[in-house]
Amino acid sequence: MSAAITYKKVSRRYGDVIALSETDLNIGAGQFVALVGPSGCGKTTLLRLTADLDQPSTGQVAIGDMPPAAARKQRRLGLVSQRPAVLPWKRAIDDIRFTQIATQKSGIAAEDLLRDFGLAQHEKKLPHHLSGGMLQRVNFASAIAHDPDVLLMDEPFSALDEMKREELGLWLGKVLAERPKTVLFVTHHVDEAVLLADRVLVFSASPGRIVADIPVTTPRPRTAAFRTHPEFVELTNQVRGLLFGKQEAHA
Ligand SMILES: Nc1ncnc2c1ncn2[C@@H]1O[C@H](COP(=O)(O)OP(=O)(O)OP(=O)(O)O)[C@@H](O)[C@H]1O
Repeated sequence: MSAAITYKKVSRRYGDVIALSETDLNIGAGQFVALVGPSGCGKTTLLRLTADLDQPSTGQVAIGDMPPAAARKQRRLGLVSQRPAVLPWKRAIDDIRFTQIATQKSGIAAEDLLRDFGLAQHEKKLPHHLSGGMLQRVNFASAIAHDPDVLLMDEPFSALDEMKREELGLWLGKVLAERPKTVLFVTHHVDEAVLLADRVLVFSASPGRIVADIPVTTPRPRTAAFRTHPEFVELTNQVRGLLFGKQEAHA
């Protein structure tokens, strides 16, 4: 399942800081939207407002036809952060079961998730016996164990090295093709954003705002070969141009 997200005149101020200027935005059900921009431009703020972890200074956010608080209460949201939120004393399978129990929604069988996520041989392992990539897979499996409509991901691969990051990104694309969700994905990596998303929102800081909304039309899920596709080359240059200026974009 997936749900549309709408933002109507949404803004967030902290004292004198405009973390997010007035924003109108519609995200279609099942869309994968990447959020890129310099530090402090409001990406996490937008995620937090969507997750009901913060309230807008003006305007309204809606997940489908309900406000974020109701969507959160009904367990329609899944959150994935930078650092795996796994519990150190729990085996991988317990962590996913725990999430299902905690959310009181059986969703998908833990064993099926572990199998689909390539974790079947590791289900008895404790977190300190799993690699960073494996941990992030458990983290992700836990986030979707209750079958949410919306996945909010804040730099989920930032703790991983370049190779693992790409491998996990492509894997995420495949998983989402089988279990469609509406995704907001914050990243500092331009390549990752274009590789994974249907749409890249480019932010600018002081005040935080969206300066470009760039569609990526090649169908998902994509493979590593997409990196040599003219659309990938053109869009990564376009996003880099917006973020860093034209010179660096072609460096
Ligand atoms: N709770 C808060 N109190 C005061 N200022 C805040 C708070 N949360 C965010 N800000 C400010 O709002 C602005 C936007 O922050 P936000 O975390 O959304 O940026 P970001 O784009 O996610 O940055 P990064 O890429 O570094 O994570 C920043 O100037 C930040 O300092």
